[in-house]
Amino acid sequence: MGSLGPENIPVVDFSRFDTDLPSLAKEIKEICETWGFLYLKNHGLEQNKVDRMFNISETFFTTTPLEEKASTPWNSIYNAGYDAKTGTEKYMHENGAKDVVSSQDGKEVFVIRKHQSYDQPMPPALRRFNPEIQQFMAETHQKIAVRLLACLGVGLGLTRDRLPEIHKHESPSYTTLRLIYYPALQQADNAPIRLPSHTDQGVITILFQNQIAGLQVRPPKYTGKISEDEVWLDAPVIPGAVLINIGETMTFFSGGLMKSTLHRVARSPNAEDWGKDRYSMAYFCHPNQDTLLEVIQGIEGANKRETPVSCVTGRQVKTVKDWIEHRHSMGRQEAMVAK
Ligand SMILES: O=C(O)CCC(=O)C(=O)O
Ligand SMILES: [Fe+2]
Repeated sequence: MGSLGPENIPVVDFSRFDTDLPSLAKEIKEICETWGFLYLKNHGLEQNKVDRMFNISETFFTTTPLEEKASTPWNSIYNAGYDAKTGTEKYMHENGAKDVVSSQDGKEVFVIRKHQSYDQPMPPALRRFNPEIQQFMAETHQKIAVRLLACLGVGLGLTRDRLPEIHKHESPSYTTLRLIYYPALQQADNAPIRLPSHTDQGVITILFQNQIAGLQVRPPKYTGKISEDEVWLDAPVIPGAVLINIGETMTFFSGGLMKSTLHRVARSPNAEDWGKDRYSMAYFCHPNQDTLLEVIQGIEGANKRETPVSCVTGRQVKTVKDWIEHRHSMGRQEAMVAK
């Protein structure tokens, strides 16, 4: 296994996709069963396109007046828009800790839907970049997500087209690009948690980071409820690689075979990063929104997983749309209780 050692998140060379899909698929499946996280290098998306998106994100967050950014606030129904300091990450996994985010943390977030799904209101300072952002989302989807989905499907014993065909870029879905800005911390600021522990909701997440570390991942040796003495792993930034993780929808699709692992963002472990702003971009890949949230037929060893009762409709969650509405609304209740 391409890795920095058994204690570290595995690194996978994705250039093998064209030459060696069966063994690549097997390797990735094993990693997703244990870690639920992996780095992909040689993923095919050019670095200059990633750098350009970080430029756009930095320009937007640091030069736009607050009222303009706040003119399109994040909305839990559409999962789109601007949020500062708290909010969108408040949906907890059943094993999630109630991590406290410092009130001094000036984190800002902007969530962007793909235009096929939602004609999203945007502040003018961001709207002017939207064609480029949409193009970036389409390329991330085709170059990384679709090929990875093919690979995950083959690893699970499906045909290589089975997962891509329910994740069409042209079809409405909850797929988003989440731009996050974590302003530099002061030396004396000991706020340890900047984004509380959570699992992601979609199928796969593709994370880009601007060279500043901070992400922490719960190692596979810990299961069940989080206890105080757990030591989480600092996920290093590997230049040119993207970090992939499995979301809850994939755990449903695979009947529990693929693991959605808890993670959070803390202060970087590297002292030289502390005076620097951190930017990340998470591409959350979701299936076509009418897809049923159930085990995909043909996966050996899959165990049916009960879906929750939706706190929005009071009925059991059936589709991916029900699932996302439920998760976002749970978040809202948490946020209201926390106030
Ligand atoms: O900022 C990061 O590195 C992680 C973001 C994340 O986990 C999320 O948005 O779900
Ligand atoms: Fe996440």
